[in-house]
Amino acid sequence: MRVRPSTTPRWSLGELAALVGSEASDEAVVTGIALNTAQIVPGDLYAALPGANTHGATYASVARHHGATAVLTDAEGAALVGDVLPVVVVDEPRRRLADLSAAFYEHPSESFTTVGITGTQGKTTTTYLAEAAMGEGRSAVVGTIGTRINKVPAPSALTTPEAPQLQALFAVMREEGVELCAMEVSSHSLVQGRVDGFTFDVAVFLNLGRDHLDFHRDLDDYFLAKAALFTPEHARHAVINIDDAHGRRLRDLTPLPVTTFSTTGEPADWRAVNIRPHRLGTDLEVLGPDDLAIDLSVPLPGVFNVSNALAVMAALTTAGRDPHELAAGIAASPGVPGRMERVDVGQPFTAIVDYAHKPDAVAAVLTALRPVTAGRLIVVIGAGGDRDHGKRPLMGEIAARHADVVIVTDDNPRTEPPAAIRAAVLEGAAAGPGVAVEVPGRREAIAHAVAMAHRGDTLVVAGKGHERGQEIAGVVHPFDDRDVLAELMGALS
Ligand SMILES: CC(=O)N[C@H]1[C@@H](OP(=O)(O)OP(=O)(O)OC[C@H]2O[C@@H](n3ccc(=O)[nH]c3=O)[C@H](O)[C@@H]2O)O[C@H](CO)[C@@H](O)[C@@H]1O[C@H](C)C(=O)N[C@@H](C)C(=O)N[C@H](CCC(=O)O)C(=O)O
Ligand SMILES: Nc1ncnc2c1ncn2[C@@H]1O[C@H](COP(=O)(O)OP(=O)(O)OP(=O)(O)O)[C@@H](O)[C@H]1O
Ligand SMILES: N[C@H](CCC[C@H](N)C(=O)O)C(=O)O
Repeated sequence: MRVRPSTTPRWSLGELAALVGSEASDEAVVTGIALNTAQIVPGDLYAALPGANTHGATYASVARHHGATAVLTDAEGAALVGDVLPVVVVDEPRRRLADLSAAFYEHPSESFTTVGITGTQGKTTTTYLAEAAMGEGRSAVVGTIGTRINKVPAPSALTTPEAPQLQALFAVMREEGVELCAMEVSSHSLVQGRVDGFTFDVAVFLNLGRDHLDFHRDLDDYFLAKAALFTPEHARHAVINIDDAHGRRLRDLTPLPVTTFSTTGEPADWRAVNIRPHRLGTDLEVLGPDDLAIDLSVPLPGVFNVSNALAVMAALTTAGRDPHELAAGIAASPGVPGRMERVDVGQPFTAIVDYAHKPDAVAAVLTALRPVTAGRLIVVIGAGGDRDHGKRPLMGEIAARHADVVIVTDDNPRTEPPAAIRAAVLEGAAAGPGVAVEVPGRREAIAHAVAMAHRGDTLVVAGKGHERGQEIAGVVHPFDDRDVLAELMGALS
């Protein structure tokens, strides 16, 4: 699927400058916007932003080489650009970029319903369940796995794309007749203004746990970043999980109209009752506003996925969809890539690939699988390099608390020594009662787990989910947990 609309907008640089309250040094024609030189197509305005690593204006010559016709930047950037390209100068260009991009494509998101989903865990799963809930309806998903428009992938790298890319994708969705777009909203994107410039019809809060403490000062700072989504600048209606303590805090804080949901018996607008977990998922009854009662079957294991499904029921009903149709769509979900994804080649035990790479997610997954595991729960786990160090022992500790066997191995070491990351995870795992073993090399670790698994056991390979590569010392090697697991289990027979 294309990532820019097929009808190309055409603006003069002067018109664009006027939109941001500035003036242009030239009457260049602009047919697109990019803030990364790697994404420039000829005719683009290059937004050269000051960043944590460098000033984008340093790359003005590269931008011109790729066909950019002008640059939007600040005073410092203008000095760096010199006379390489015509310039529009504004204070804080990042803050102006979202409004500018939305105006450039003539506010495409106003043509469909937008649902923004935030939370430490469950964003990707919830967007995919929203897509499933829409059934044959025309829908789009934006998030960590990329963008899908009417179920066709359109590549996007960040969980929440930068505004120029996002607004271009919205313009494609408008062309494709999309009725509803469910997108993940990361805390980074809120801090950086990637989702400024338009208003979500519904904003959903799932939960808050430890994450991204390499970016946010502390948990409170992280919460407040997410809470910004639940203000009139960003959304019209809030849908909040009040099983979560931060959800209850948000309910009391947000000025938006609120719809609540709960799977634990809290007095919420939407409730899950009569919850019956089984090996492949969960059956339950949903109680909603106006005495609504609907049987729901969630085809993904774990009560946390009941919560994700309830979020979809509440949010999409709030957005005007029929809850009975939504329930039928969720029941027919084909699953979510790398989230509680079963790998089955006829082996005598259950094998699951999951994206749990944070303490709360590890706890949620193992807790969900324990009651449906007759034998031992075996987990292969590591932690990513160049990310929050504090979560490593916590992940190890939680794994050993909930699993019988913890095989500690490498995730994406990135630029860090793998042994040091494993040592930090092992330090937490030593608390037991599960038995921890260290196996360097992810393939070797999965092989070790496969060799020890018996009938009735559940083997979970955690942390990398849908990822297709493993980054070691700056090089991404092809690696897919699902393929490796299938290959090694296939060799058993
Ligand atoms: C912390 C963070 O989010 N940083 C993002 C931010 O970087 P920055 O402002 O510091 O930029 P910089 O690296 O100093 O570069 C300055 C400018 O020069 C430009 N540049 C730089 C070099 C070049 O060759 N060409 C070029 O155009 C850059 O695009 C940028 O505009 O703007 C850049 C341009 O879009 C992003 O690439 C970069 O994301 C980094 C790579 C990243 O990994 N972000 C992650 C942490 C992130 O955003 N994650 C969240 C979700 C996480 C989750 O929930 O799991 C997400 O929404 O994806
Ligand atoms: N509601 C939830 N509560 C707790 N854990 C969850 C929940 N939903 C999913 N998980 C766990 O978290 C992992 C990541 O889920 P998912 O990708 O849906 O979340 P995410 O918020 O998009 O995460 P990320 O930002 O890391 O992409 C899942 O693989 C599962 O282990
Ligand atoms: N968006 C997350 C993904 C982490 C995935 C995990 N496999 C790891 O490498 O830590 C991050 O970049 O922190």
